[in-house]
Amino acid sequence: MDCLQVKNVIKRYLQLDGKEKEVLRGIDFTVKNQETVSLLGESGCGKSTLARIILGIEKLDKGSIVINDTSIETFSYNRYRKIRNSIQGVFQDSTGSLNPKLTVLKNMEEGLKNIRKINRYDRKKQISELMEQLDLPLDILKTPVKGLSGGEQRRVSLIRALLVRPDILILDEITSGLDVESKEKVISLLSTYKKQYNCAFLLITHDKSLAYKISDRILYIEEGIITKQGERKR
Ligand SMILES: Nc1ncnc2c1ncn2[C@@H]1O[C@H](COP(=O)(O)OP(=O)(O)OP(=O)(O)O)[C@@H](O)[C@H]1O
Repeated sequence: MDCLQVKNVIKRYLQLDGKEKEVLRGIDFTVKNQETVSLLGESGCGKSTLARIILGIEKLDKGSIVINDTSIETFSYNRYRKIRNSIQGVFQDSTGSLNPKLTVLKNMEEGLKNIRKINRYDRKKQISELMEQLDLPLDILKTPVKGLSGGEQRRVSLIRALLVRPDILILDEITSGLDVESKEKVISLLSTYKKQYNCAFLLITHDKSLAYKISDRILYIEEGIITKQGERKR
């Protein structure tokens, strides 16, 4: 079964010169349950716009997005509330997903409190296990997020998303700028997590080696359209 269907999505932006530019020109693909799909493309081809549309942060002009069985083309908040435990996103720049003034712990707990009802002891246990796996020291739990580096914030954002146990996780350039060791840790955590919780990933990246390493399928996007796709041979 497909956990995500992106159907003929079109998105236009108004440019400074007053003209409209079609940034996404009919994007069509699906992600099956537990599949890892990479969307690979050069800077400016529309990858992040698509990620924002799938996550309901941005409106589409035409087409639809179906998450599990729920179509969200109408972009209503209520529809999104229904599926918010099914889909989570992590971006290269975590400022949109984390509250910089709140501590690391509060940021991580927020998703858990609102979406998965689990007790305080289990919350702390799950948070500290994931932090250890990503080499984040536990003493930053009381630090406001704004006091962390960009790479640390991204890892906090990843943990926050994983704690919700989504069916599909959208990962937008999450390893860029990380050193080799941190990048390996993120990749290893994702593969462990996937085995444990049967989650699907949509990896948005321009890092070919990362895409080749972890994907079941790679979609190539050029100037707002998918130009080819390939299965990984195992
Ligand atoms: N809010 C906006 N208003 C106008 N144009 C925008 C807006 N957001 C993105 N664009 C334009 O849409 C195009 C696609 O941008 P997008 O950020 O989706 O590309 P990308 O493939 O994710 O690039 P990168 O890898 O550099 O992040 C670019 O030409 C960008 O300038």
